[in-house]
Amino acid sequence: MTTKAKICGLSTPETVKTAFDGGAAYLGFVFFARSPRNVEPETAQRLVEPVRGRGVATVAVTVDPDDALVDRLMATMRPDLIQVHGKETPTRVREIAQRSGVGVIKAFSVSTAADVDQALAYETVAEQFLFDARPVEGQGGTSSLPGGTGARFDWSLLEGRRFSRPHFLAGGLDPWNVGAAVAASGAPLVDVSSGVERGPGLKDPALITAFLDAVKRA
Ligand SMILES: O=C(O)c1ccccc1NCC(=O)[C@H](O)[C@H](O)COP(=O)(O)O
Repeated sequence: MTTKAKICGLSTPETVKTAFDGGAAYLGFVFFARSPRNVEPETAQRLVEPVRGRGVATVAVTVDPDDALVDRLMATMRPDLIQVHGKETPTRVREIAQRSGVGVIKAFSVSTAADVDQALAYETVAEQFLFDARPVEGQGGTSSLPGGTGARFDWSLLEGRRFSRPHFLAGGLDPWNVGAAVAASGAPLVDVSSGVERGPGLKDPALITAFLDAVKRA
């Protein structure tokens, strides 16, 4: 089985091109003011234009998005998928999917098996799941973000788990550990942000290429 990768938190034309050329299946753009990766919807629109319709899925990454943000994203960037990385209920995920007309990736913060079980309540409303490390509260820096922190969880919590939706493993992945992470978790999809950066929000083209090459070998 081929593992597919999402490069998250892109913000420049150069790194979008590197991720696309390297075979990323998903390109993620973050809309969250406190993130060092935050971009405006109009910026994301310009960034995705060169790759639109070329076989890569564009993802708008949000946290408890209100209707105004959903509408603005659909009027500008027109993502293929909306990722929700907050405390969205199944009802809210359904509303976002219906309002936007695109599929939703529901993200879950994981530190225990019970956290993974949360996904079962979303099987009829989300198109895909993303399991990320639970952020450590109150330490400032990127650790105060809901995602993109570089924190890991126990990959074996996903081992042998079957879902009716494709799922991502995320959290602390990088070019050197992604092979082991895929082997331990069995995840069909992987996601990375800070593991391909040279500083907060600064994606490194060489690390993006190295990550995608490692995924191909996984
Ligand atoms: O990346 C962010 O800054 C971010 C901010 C707010 C919500 C979600 C965010 N990222 C979501 C992602 O999908 C990240 O790729 C995922 O959390 C993994 O990040 P990392 O551990 O840095 O690889």
